[in-house]
Amino acid sequence: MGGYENGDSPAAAAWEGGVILGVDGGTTSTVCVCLPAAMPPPEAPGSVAVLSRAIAGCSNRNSVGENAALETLEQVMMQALTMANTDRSAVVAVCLSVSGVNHPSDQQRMLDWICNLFPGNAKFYVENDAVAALASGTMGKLHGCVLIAGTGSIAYGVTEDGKVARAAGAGPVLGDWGSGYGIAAQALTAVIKAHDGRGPQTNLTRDIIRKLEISSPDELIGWAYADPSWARIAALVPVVVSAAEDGDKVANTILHDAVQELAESVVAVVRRLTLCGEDGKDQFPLVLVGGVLEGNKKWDISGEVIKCISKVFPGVCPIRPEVSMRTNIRCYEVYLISHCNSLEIEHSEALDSLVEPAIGAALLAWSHLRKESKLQNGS
Ligand SMILES: Nc1ncnc2c1ncn2[C@@H]1O[C@H](COP(=O)(O)OP(=O)(O)OP(=O)(O)O)[C@@H](O)[C@H]1O
Repeated sequence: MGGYENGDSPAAAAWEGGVILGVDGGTTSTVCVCLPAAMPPPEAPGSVAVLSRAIAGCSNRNSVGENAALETLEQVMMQALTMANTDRSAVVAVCLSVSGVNHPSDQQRMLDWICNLFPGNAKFYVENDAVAALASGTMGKLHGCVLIAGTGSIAYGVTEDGKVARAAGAGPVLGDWGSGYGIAAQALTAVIKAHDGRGPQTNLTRDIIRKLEISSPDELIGWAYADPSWARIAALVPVVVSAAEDGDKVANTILHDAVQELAESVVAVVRRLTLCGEDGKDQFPLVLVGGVLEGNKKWDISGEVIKCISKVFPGVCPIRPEVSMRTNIRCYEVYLISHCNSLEIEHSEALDSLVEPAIGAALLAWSHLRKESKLQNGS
């Protein structure tokens, strides 16, 4: 993220006191971070000052409808501004990075909406959540591939010269079987099949019944019909992981299949963009984000995905941004030190580490602003 010419740019002075909002909107939760617009040059590679971080519920329009999604987005942005002791008049730029925004018409509607929320000359950017997730792992540089596995899943890649490709991310009906929803739906299906005598017995039956506080698999039908929202189903993934960790074969097979699906999405994107070079051996960053990929010690889904991908592309350099949830601290710093060879992430123990898609979104807004101001100044 180096190269910020604080003081060189007339815009830097204009942004003094201004803030940037980065929003990561997901199906389970929505996170908004507030960063100072006139950021000083980082003291260490990849350090970013974060003024506040607010969390709200679902903002995926495909899950809760457009009005509810926009209400959540407004609420989380206003909360982040209040927590940073500022208000909407200080906003210089906003980047909304929201799952479920796929088509240019979705983007345009969001842009029209957000323009009315903030007075003055603030700049607005709307991206699919994969773009900011990639930026969060590469400190704002859009190059490489990102794999998101939360409620949904998507693999998205960008080349140095700006070509993009994606795989999956089309929703559970269209085959996102490596997603949280996909894993949980397979587990529920396995329980019903075992109950019917159409499939092998599995401890998932006992574990899911206990988790949902119902008394028999028959009640699953009513439970599923009562509210089939993707996030509610997807919330069962930890049950599947712990059944697999305890040696349940059915749960293990479900997770292995999901790993395969996720790895195949990445391989497809990397191949289409030749991110691994002509001989398939070049290094490329792969950012892994989302609840499903956040480390379980025994059954490490992201570790297994990386193993599968590295069999095809040995040059894959995995980046797993780490998130600290200490939201009560008003001003803290983020340190990410990427070593180019291993692209291993380290963080100082003295500091909170918080590198996540919402920060990626804010960094995108920040770098768009910087570019636009350079263009205006003819530099
Ligand atoms: N320890 C865990 N191991 C595996 N999966 C987990 C774990 N904890 C939570 N999950 C799963 O992570 C998913 C939620 O992740 P996340 O919050 O990243 O998604 P989201 O923002 O709702 O999704 P999307 O990005 O698709 O909108 C759920 O499916 C949840 O069950």
